[in-house]
Amino acid sequence: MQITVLSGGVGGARFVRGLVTSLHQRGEEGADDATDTVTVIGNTGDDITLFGLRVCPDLDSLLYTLGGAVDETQGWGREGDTRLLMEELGALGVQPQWFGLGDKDLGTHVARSLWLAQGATLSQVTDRLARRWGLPEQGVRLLPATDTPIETHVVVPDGDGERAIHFQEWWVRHGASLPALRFTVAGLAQAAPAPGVLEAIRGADVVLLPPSNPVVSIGIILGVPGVRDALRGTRAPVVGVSPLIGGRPVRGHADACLAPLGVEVSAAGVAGLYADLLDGWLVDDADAGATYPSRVAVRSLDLLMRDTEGAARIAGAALDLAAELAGGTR
Ligand SMILES: O=c1nc2n(C[C@H](O)[C@H](O)[C@H](O)CO)c3cc(O)ccc3cc-2c(=O)[nH]1
Repeated sequence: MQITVLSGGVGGARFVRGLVTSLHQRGEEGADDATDTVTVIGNTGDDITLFGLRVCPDLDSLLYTLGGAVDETQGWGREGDTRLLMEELGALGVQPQWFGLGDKDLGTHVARSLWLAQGATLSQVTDRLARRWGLPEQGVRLLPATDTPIETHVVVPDGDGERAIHFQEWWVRHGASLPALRFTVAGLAQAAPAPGVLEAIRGADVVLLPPSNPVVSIGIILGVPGVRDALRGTRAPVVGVSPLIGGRPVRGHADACLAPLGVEVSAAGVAGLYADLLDGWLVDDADAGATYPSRVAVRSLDLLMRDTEGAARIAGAALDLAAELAGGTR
């Protein structure tokens, strides 16, 4: 089975790890007899250049989580990392200090930046990093949504006017507390989908949308020219998992991202954002009673991903709903 996942950072990475576990469990139970491959299309709108280094937070959260090396408490960065380089940069007065880069994590950014400077594409760089973290052995292929550098900016009020700041400055430095007037994505209109992205959507048996941020993670991937049309046109069932439970994000600031779009902060509001491409939608039991787009098959369950087993249970439910939809028993 060819499974394609559109993913942001922490929530998406935990979901994909659960998906890999679920596929493994199903294989052992004999539920799936064919080889499964999982293609993950990762958001690159969060990417930022700091100290001359290209940092790709969502791709790195996927790599470290699947590689068993992530800081589990944070969901990003490396387990047991140190901050010696950042401390030295701070002593030298080098800014910014609000984005914490660990020493081992910096190895990834140095390697990525070096390979990019040598002419490799982000896809090629990501492939090298994926090998380092054993993704192929798990049947996982990680593709950036685009090789074109893109960056999400947030337009915030500034006196009588407004100004745009990098998404990371808004999210990390200000904790998404500055009211966002709108999001803009530099480079997005001219961006091309990375090699394999459209094929992975068109040729999939199942497309999954994890509980990632619908605006600044999945929304950015959908904005890469050609991606949304490919999702609308694919024969594969598209099944999503709500990132909101009872009107609140499980983690992160999805509520602050939905507000400027005028979208209701709820599982139904997010389903509405995907209504043109979504076939199945998993919501928490708390949201079972809401009204959803009529063409979408909705199922409810406990959506809290407490651990990998919990993520596997949710990913398994998404696969079950996709199978149900593919079988025409909706
Ligand atoms: O809240 C934070 N998130 C940090 N993140 C997480 C991250 O930038 C955001 O959670 C995502 O971009 C939102 O999806 C990092 C991710 C990396 O890959 C590398 C470094 C950081 C550093 C921070 C940080 O200092 N504070």
